[in-house]
Amino acid sequence: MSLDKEWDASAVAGEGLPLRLIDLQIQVADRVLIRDTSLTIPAGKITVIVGASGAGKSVLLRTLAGLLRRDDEAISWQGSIVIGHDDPMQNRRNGLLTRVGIVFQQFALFDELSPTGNVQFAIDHRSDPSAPPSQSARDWVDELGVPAHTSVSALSGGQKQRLAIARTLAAAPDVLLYDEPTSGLDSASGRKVAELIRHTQTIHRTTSIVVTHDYLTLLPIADEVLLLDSQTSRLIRIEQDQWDQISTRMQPVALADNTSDDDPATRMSRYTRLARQRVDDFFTATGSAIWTAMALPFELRPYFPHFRWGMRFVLHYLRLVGGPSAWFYLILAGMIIGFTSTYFTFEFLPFQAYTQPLLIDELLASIGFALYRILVPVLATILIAARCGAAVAADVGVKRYGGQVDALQTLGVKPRTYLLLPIVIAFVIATPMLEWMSLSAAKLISLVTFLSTHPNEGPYFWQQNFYRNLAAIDGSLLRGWQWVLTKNLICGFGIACIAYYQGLAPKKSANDVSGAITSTVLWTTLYVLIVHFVTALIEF
Ligand SMILES: Nc1ncnc2c1ncn2[C@@H]1O[C@H](COP(=O)(O)OP(=O)(O)OP(=O)(O)O)[C@@H](O)[C@H]1O
Repeated sequence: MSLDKEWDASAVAGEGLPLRLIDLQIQVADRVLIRDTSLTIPAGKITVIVGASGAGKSVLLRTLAGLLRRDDEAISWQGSIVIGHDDPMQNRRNGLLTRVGIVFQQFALFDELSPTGNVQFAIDHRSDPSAPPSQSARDWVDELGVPAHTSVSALSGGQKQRLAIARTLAAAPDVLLYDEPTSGLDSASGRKVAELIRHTQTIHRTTSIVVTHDYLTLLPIADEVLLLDSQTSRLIRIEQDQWDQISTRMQPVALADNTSDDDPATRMSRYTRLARQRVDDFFTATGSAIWTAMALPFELRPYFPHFRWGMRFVLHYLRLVGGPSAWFYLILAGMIIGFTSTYFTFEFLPFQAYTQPLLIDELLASIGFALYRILVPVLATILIAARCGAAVAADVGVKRYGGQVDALQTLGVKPRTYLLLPIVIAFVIATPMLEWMSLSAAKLISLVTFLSTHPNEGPYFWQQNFYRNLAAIDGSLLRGWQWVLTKNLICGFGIACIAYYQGLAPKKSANDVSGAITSTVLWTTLYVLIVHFVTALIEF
């Protein structure tokens, strides 16, 4: 059947939207996974795409879901993917705001939200916000049989999968993709999942594409079958009378010819290439983080698609960055620096008996100045960089690795609106607050130390001299507060950006998450030191 005829047949069906591939080609590095493929996936039906392990089914699905850029270094694609009409203007005129939803193999649920919260998030970000939602979040979880009051992490694998389907459907996608929905399930559970897919498709009539190598479980619910042929790298439609030949036509993917490790020269060149790749990756991730951080003020608008969800993310990151465990660190650091600066200044004064009476007020004034303008700001921001930067990089890194960032994107949400903006807001609020706590602790311990080492002097003496170099002329804020606040905010903003971009960089394994945390600690502390060094040159 010609493409146009297929298209007409789909349009006549009038249910869901067809998806059309035109000259689609996908390659991973030098290997072509899909070559010049043009076909139409019919509207309102279940199309099962089968293929051997490693043939490229998941990469195809991610391409269809709009999760892969055309010119990505690792995976690139050419051609067009059209949902509904060819002409996007025509789509818009017909009120079509196309959306592809995906039920991820690892579910990619938002762990910090309840099951109903996950679905409500999808409803609030549905493809057409002007149309009323088809049903409430509670109705969705009830329909799919998910316990509403159990936390997401405590749900069983099957319940998580049903919740993932409910969340995806609640966003009213035009095309619904399932990535290996039966992987890791026994045959009875696999059959149940297949029935669930058929059941939801019968009720909601969404165009559904199921990608699997478990064709035996999923063929019974298929309306159409496409084979991703690893020999020819083409998607081939298999007519129903040939479905029994699938097992013979599904050829295993030919493994790349690995050159023997025995040759030391080859081994060496591979190690060199790997090492160079690692160094490249490191500087690319860091360089792009710095570059994007510089461009950020121009891109970042204080805009949340939904204020309520935006505030929820802000509170989440405020707890992470400025919560009680951070208070403990910063207060302890303030106490240590307040004690050491006061105690050792007087303890190691040469010719104490003579010099101390002459210098005591000057020394106290210097301690006050140094603590307020330099020591506490440097120490506090380094600790914030290491502790809070690492916490945020871990949070975003896990969201990236666990697929939640992809889930946000398929729900039409740019990660920077619900992740980056809240992270920046959290750091801009929490960094001055934490530094103030650290300074308060330093001052208190300095006073206590001074009183215990100089019992003849009272707190009034300490106070008068400690603030002598800092007293503002009009008696309001301490002198130089603008510098302290400026350094503090520049540090907070930069730490937020570095942690976010390190966390957001692609993650193939848990190792990559820990790599992002380490890089964040390294780069944020270096960044903070540079900020203090540069501002000190200007400030003093
Ligand atoms: N991000 C990536 N970077 C580099 N190569 C990748 C990436 N993702 C996938 N690949 C490669 O693309 C090929 C196809 O992978 P894909 O995961 O799509 O296979 P699949 O058909 O889904 O296999 P399975 O059924 O085992 O999940 C594999 O060789 C894989 O190593």
